[in-house]
Amino acid sequence: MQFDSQLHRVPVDLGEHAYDIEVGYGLRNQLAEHLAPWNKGQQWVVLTQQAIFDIYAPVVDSLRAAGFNIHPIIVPGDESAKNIRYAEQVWSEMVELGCDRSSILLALGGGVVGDLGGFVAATYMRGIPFVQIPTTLLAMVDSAIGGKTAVNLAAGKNLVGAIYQPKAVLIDPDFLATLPRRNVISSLAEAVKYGFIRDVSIFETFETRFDDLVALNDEALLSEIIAKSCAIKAAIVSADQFENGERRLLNYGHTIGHAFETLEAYQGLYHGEAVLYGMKCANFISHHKGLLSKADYLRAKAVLDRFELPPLSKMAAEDILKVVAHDKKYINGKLNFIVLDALGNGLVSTDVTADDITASLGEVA
Ligand SMILES: NC(=O)c1ccc[n+]([C@@H]2O[C@H](COP(=O)([O-])OP(=O)(O)OC[C@H]3O[C@@H](n4cnc5c(N)ncnc54)[C@H](O)[C@@H]3O)[C@@H](O)[C@H]2O)c1
Ligand SMILES: O=C(O)C(=O)C[C@@H](O)[C@H](O)[C@H](O)COP(=O)(O)O
Ligand SMILES: [Zn+2]
Repeated sequence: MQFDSQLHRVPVDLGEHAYDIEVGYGLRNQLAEHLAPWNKGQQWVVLTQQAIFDIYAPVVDSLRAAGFNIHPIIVPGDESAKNIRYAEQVWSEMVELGCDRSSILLALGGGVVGDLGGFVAATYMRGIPFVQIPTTLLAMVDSAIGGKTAVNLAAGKNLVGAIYQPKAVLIDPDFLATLPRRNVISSLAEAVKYGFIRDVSIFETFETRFDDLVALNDEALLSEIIAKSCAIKAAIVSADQFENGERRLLNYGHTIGHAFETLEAYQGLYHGEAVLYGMKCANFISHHKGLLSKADYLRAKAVLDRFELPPLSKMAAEDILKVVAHDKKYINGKLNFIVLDALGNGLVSTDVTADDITASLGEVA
């Protein structure tokens, strides 16, 4: 599946909050056309980071030239931006710019900009429209879709936020040409996740084409991975927007992965890297509890071991368990933990114990 100049459209079917994910190479050069129906002369804000703006300022200039009243707002280039302090800073800058309830926020960046931007949009004057324009592969396959918006607390990831859907997700894979390799690897974590929990063909692609995926040098392969990922995320979110059931599967690898990120004060591992470590633990637990066969566990391990990961800091099991206890999937005293019973099939278990988690840490020591 290749997009070429053709636009590929994936609907996210959410009734009055429905929107489309549009994917097309070069789409960033046609933003004015895509956004024109919403342009009524109001103030627009582009939330982004300096490293992105340094390269892609012409995208904003082209919107200005097309008659958009548009203002960039820059936040820090790392996870520290997902903090209520920066939300407040952005709200205040928007007031100064004269943004009102008709203003529209464009989140131009990766998951950090998208999560913070969505949260600001959800809350500014009780909610203004926003559009996701993802520039990392992680954001294209996962974070830009589905409306999870959030900031972090010292006690845990994404503990404050809202489910607030964008008006559109506009994906231009050409943005990936400037993405640093470490972020490509981290991003692929969320794509291989779909292979583990839902579609074994994605897992098999990682088995056979790992180096090409990391190199991003095969347009057809990249198009296929983006299209399949968007379709899975759109289907899961459409069926369970508020995460009462199958959306929990998207948290595979996250329960322990988020604890690693938190204990590194969001300054060590990238999100995808932490999730990759978390997947290793989740697969150990799946096998240890008799759900995942030895053969599947070993196939999974072979793929996960190919990802280059920075070393994990030494962390005490009891500290990890304390962070896990604040996880949003800890409901009514029960942890909803995502396990696998086969490659391509995730399920929610409420039987995973503190001892299971502690035992799994041997996998990543
Ligand atoms: N809302 C969700 O459903 C969801 C899903 C997955 C992850 N997330 C969140 O996403 C965040 C991680 O996002 P990420 O991996 O996209 O990282 P990121 O947003 O931190 O971006 C990575 C770095 O790359 C830079 N960058 C982005 N695009 C670039 C480009 N095209 N060229 C050059 N540099 C570029 C950014 O400025 C940043 O420094 C985490 O906070 C995670 O919790 C949210
Ligand atoms: O969209 C979802 O649902 C996900 O869980 C996607 C995850 O990749 C993402 O990291 C999400 O932010 C984690 O959700 P949380 O509810 O555990 O904060
Ligand atoms: Zn994630």
